[in-house]
Amino acid sequence: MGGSKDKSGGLGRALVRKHNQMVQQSKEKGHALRLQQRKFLESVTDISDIDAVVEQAEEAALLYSAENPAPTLRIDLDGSSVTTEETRRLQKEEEALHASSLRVPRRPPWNSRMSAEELDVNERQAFLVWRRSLARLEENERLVITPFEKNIDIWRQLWRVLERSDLLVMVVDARDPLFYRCPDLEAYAREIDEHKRTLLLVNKADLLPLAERKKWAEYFKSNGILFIFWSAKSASAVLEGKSLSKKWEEEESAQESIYSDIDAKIYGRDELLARLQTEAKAIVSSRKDSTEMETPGASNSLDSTSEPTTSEHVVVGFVGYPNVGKSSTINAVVGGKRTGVTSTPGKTKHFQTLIISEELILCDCPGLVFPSFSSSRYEMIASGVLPVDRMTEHREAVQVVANNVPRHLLEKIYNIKLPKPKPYELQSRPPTAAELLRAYCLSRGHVSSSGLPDETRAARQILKDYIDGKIPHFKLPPETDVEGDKTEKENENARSDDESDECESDEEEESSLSSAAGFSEQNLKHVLDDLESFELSGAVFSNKAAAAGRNKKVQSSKTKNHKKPQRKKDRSWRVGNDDGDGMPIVKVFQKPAVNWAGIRAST
Ligand SMILES: Nc1nc2c(ncn2[C@@H]2O[C@H](COP(=O)(O)OP(=O)(O)OP(=O)(O)O)[C@@H](O)[C@H]2O)c(=O)[nH]1
Repeated sequence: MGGSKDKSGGLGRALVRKHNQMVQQSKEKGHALRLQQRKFLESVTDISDIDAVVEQAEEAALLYSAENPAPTLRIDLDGSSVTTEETRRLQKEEEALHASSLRVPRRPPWNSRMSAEELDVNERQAFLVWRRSLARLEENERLVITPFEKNIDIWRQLWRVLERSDLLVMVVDARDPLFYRCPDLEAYAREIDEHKRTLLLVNKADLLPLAERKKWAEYFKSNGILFIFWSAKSASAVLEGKSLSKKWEEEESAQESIYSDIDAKIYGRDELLARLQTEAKAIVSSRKDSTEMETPGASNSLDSTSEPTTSEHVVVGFVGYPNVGKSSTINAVVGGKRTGVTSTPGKTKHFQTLIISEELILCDCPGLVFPSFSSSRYEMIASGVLPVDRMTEHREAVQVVANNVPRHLLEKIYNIKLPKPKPYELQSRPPTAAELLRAYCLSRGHVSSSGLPDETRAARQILKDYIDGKIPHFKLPPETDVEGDKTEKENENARSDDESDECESDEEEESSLSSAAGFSEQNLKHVLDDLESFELSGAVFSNKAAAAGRNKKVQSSKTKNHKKPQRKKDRSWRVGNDDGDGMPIVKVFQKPAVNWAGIRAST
């Protein structure tokens, strides 16, 4: 008995040991997986740290070989003096010539019988070919490709969203919609399935005055672009029952009466949902019709990569550059906080599937920086696409702000005095970044430890204000001439009718919501509040001021380290495996937040 007890005890212990071992192993596995996932979902647009340098070097070894040598750096030693305009003209010509080569990477054909490894190898191979083609383009000395997403796993997220979606919603920033539009992505969606369509969701429309929305609406219509003006910010405010500024409400009602029949109006949440559903349904039914007409097996050649919807629901995928407001839009549409929103680009890492109703599913894709010729790295920082906090060339990025915003407006917003151009300079020239940064530091007493103006701190704040809309700016459609003049004129107009705004909601909400007419009192309020905390505003920069600035810095350093608490993401997700294609997906189930009967009745 005793022996058997010993034996069973031994067995029991062995079982417990085995169990513990398994637990430990699965913990390690899970940890490794988490590490792996964390690693591959980091957006890579630049080489900013040592790990990335090593990784890039490993990748470069794959990218370049004897057959595909690395581009050589060419130095112009003959001293030929080509003017800047001439260089720019030649560059533009070259860009137009190679525009079709600047493509979004395509997912190689696949089917459900392929193993995860096979799929992985194929995708990596195709991605490498794509990277090589872009590297070859960069050999052309007249072409500059701005930073773009180089992490295959982020592109994989996009591929899956594209395949799943019936309707693709490309979210763009209303202040410069074409900067954020990627026509090749629209073409790719049609390659996957000719019935897929793309809708341009022109978000942050609260930052674009009504008259400009009208111009853009005409441009989109004349170019056959499906679009909607939208403001995730104002939609969420309405949802939360927050009072908007008087000005915003007046603007809205003016819009209702003047533009009720045209497309310049900003959609409400229910209208947006209804429109998305209608568009997606039209796609599904046209696909159904054509499938019925086609003989089996005669469908398009890329069927292996496509998963058209066969069930009752339609899928709408949200794609776009980082920071354009995809997550804010989803949150506003779903009616609650489902995805994290910050002003730092690249927050969304995994695509998320949100079941809105039995009929409508939304997919939120991580933001992607598409390859482009047209913009500089600095424009990308100023557009919020590349993170401000990682920027090193702050003067170049601030120059974008100085070039796009009228001098007097900058002076008014920040209550600063910018130095006038010298008599021998063009009087209409914009302020230089150095002038703007120094004037800003001077007014606020921002001094670095070396005793010089703290330009980095000033640059970060100015760029954040520019991205958040506190410094008004916007582009007009290409056909509209004298862009700068118009912007200035509009800002001028906006200023003149900028009357006392009454805001009942909290301060932070106010400042961004009430900027519907380009530049508003709220923009000024933010800056004035900021100014109030500095006794030095407008003072002549002196050692005293610098010392005062330093003291302030010391005094405020305690409170400065207090980070604004980050809102927690909703974690009611269900994580599972994708349909055998090796990718984890996150699903969020959400009770319908809208009165569907009401929507159906109104459509
Ligand atoms: N004024 C204004 N700001 C907005 C609007 N929508 C979003 N924003 C702001 O834009 C910033 C980025 O919003 P997100 O929703 O995180 O953008 P995203 O496209 O999901 O960003 P990624 O996660 O990087 O892909 C946040 O600071 C938002 O508050 C809008 O309609 N109007």
